[in-house]
Formats: sequence, C-alpha cells, structure tokens
Amino acid sequence: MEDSTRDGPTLMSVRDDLIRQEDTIVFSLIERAKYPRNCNVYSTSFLSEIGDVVESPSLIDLFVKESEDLHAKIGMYDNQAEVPFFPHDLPKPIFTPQNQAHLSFLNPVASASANVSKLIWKMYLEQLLPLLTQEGDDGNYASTLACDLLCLQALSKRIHYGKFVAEVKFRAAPDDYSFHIRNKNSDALMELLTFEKVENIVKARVENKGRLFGHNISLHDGEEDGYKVDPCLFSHLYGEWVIPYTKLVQVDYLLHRSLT
Ligand SMILES: C=C(O[C@@H]1C=C(C(=O)O)C=C[C@H]1O)C(=O)O
Repeated sequence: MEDSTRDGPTLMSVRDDLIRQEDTIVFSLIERAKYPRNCNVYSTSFLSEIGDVVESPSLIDLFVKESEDLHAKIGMYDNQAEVPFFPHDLPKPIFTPQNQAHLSFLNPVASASANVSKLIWKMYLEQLLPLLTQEGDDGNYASTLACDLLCLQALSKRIHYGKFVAEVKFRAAPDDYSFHIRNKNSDALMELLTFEKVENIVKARVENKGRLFGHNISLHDGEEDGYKVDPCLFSHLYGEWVIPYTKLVQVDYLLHRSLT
C-alpha cells in the first residue's frame, strides 16, 4: 500500500474517511427527524401562493442555491470531494489557499463527469424524507432547511467520494481496470470494484451507529428507551441508495478516466 501522505489517499485512508462520514450522515439525519415533514419547504407553489414572488422556486431550491453560492466564495468547490447541487453561475472563490497539493488527485475529466446530484436530490426529497420524518407542519421552516442542507451535503459528499475510491482502486490495479475501460465494459468494472463483504460491514455499522447516536436514554427503570430514528433506516438508506450510487459514481469515473 502506498504512503497516503506522499502519494495521496489510499484505499484504506479513503475507507476511513467514508467511515467518519457515516457519523455526519447519521447525526444530520437524526437532527432532521426532530422536525415534521414541513412539505411547504419543498413546494414550488408555496412562495407564489403567499404572493411574495412571481416566479416560484421552492424554499429548498432557494436555500441550497444561496448557500452554495456562499460556500463557493470560500472555495468549497475547489475541493474535488464537494459537488454542488446548483453548479451554474457559482461565484469565484475570494481567496486561494497556499497549499493546494490535495486538489489534484483525481482525473479532472472523469471527476467532472461522475455526477449523481440529481439522483441524490430526488431520492432525499421523495424517498428518504417520507421514511425519516413524521407527517405534519410545525412552521419551523428555517430550522428544517438548515437540517436539509446538512443532510444533502453529507450524502452528496459521501456518494461522490466514489471518485476517490475509483481512483485508488485504479492505481492499485491499473492493468485490470484499463482493460475494461478500453472495452467500455461497465458491468465488468462494476464487478471488479465491488466488495460485497465490505458493503455488508458498512450496512451493519451504520445501523449500529443509528442505534448508538439516536438512543433515547431514560432515567427510570422499566421505561422504554427507544430511538430517535429507527436504526434500520440507516442500513436501508445505505443498501438502497448510498452504496449503489457510490458505485455508479465509481463506474462513471472510471469510464471517463484517461489511460495515459
Ligand atoms: C467504497 C467502496 O466500493 C464499493 C462500495 C462500497 C460503499 O459504497 O460503501 C463498499 C464496497 C464496495 O463494494 C469500497 O471498496 O470501499
């Protein structure tokens, strides 16, 4: 295994990063579950119905777009691990860090191509939120949006981290990967990069984290402890969406990676 400080990330260091990102995802989803669904936040008719604007993006569109503009100004998207949901017309960073060595690990063409932001957005709004939140409206739209932003960013970062996973896997076995890349064989690439045992461990671990981080602690004997979010939701999220999307990112990255 290469030295991660000299040659950039290794499969081991990338897997460690993914483990740490699980904490962020589990915590941010537990935070979002404090609030009910608050459907108005996602409705494209909400703002026009209350008469504040003529054209009506949803509150979530507005909030995420404006947040990403701000984040772009401080250089968030110079980091290849961060992928904006609204990439058009982002402002330029207002400063450049001196040490940019960490910014050039990925193949730029492949990195730009591997993007599943639209899938993540749709999955979060249409499939995950109904499982995570109770129906209802408590009017806490600002807090709801702040939580949504953290959840969306954490999921996007984890899933697009597949680019780093793909790059380290490629560098560890360039001949095997190059053969399938030349033949544009996405099925063979998918098979090569899949480690079912690792996936099962990941799913079991996030469920455990859900159990640990979301445990309601009672002070009285005989009182049910319970969980803030059903821990199975986390293994379901990873099994149905996070891991498959990460693998899509890996395959797409590899198919667009130059071999020279
Ligand atoms: C991320 C990796 O690649 C694949 C995807 C995984 C995931 O998204 O957690 C886990 C194992 C692999 O099947 C990896 O090998 O660590």
